[in-house]
Amino acid sequence: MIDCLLHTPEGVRDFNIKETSKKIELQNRIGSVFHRYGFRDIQTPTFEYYDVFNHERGTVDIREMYKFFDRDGNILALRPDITPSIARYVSTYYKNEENPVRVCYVGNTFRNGKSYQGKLREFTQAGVELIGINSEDADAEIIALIINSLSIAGLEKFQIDLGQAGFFKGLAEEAGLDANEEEELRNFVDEKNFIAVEELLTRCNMSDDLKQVFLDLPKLFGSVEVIEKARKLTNNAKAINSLDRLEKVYEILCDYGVENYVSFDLGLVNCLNYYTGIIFRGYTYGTGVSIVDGGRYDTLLKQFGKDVPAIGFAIVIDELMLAIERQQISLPEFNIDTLIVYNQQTRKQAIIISEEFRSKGMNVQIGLLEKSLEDNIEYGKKHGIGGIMSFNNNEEVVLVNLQTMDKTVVAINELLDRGEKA
Ligand SMILES: N[C@@H](Cc1c[nH]c[nH+]1)C(=O)O
Repeated sequence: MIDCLLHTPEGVRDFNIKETSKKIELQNRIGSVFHRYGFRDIQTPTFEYYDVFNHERGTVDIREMYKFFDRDGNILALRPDITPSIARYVSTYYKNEENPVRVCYVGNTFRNGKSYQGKLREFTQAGVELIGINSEDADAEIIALIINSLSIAGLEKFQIDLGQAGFFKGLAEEAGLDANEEEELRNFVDEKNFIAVEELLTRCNMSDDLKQVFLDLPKLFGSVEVIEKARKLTNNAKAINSLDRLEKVYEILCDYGVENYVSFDLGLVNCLNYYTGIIFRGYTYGTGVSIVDGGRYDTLLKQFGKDVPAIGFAIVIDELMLAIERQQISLPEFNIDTLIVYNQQTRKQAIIISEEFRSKGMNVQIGLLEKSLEDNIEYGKKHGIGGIMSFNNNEEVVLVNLQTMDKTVVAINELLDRGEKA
């Protein structure tokens, strides 16, 4: 039997000191790029009224949400993604704002997925939302921001697939699919389950040509030429407009000089149903699932009372970390610079020195000298500490540099003068 006291439930995990330090480093780096593009941080609650995320909003399937009640019987949900919360926030606090709103965030999200072999059910997203503009320039800005964010994280090889929710929606409308059929089809296409797609299409009454376009969706991926290929398959106005838009966005991405990271996939759909225009998904080596998801959602905010277009994305930090580790990309870790040990007689000097070092920005651990110097060296090495300062008596300090293993003895007065690092 699983010992519930010592284990975490399936789908959630602890992050040890090393991992947490890397995770924070990644979040900070990515956050700094968000800031450089003019986005500002906000925080929304981890759980909200279930209505914020319910099916009408177009978020995940109800069964994937963790739901519970408050003491008044209201249904609450742990956020499965942060975009609806931002839509609620901006619609409330920027109701009459006419200028675009640029916000960014880092937070944990929760999805109770069905077959999540090894996939986390609590995962951290770092994302941005650009609210109030519907233009190809805004689309390209967001994609360029994704590429710069992944680059600053240390990734060199990654790819952003671009698709168009409008392309699929145009075809689905032409086929006369009702909302349920459209959703079913979108989920099958998303899962790349083309046997199920074929089976569903034979049930629906549509022209063979149109059926063929749906069946061809998985082949419509690759470089920019795919857009031309897709154009030849349909004359549906919505689908054609979507392709025109993709082409224009691509031109702007060339101005940013990031086109090499981009490819096209018209079979790209998303389990989230709020997307209305361009959608994107980022991949890299070392993880089978996407590290970035996002797209344009021009009708979501209207549901919260502010009828404005929007676009955004979220990087899944946990998947990015996995990829970075598997690609052996190094990230600096947070480390303790010095361990200061003292005895009853030398306590005061040791405290003065440690406070002085801390005021200079150094990370200092302090403790009573209870073990031998050798034991402290072993402890320091094990925990990546830079050096040891051992206050054995009132006159002298033993300094050990744990990188070089140089050992020196320095007079306390001299040390106070130098304020030096061990
Ligand atoms: N919230 C989306 C990503 C996104 C942010 N903005 C638009 N889309 C997700 O969880 O996949």
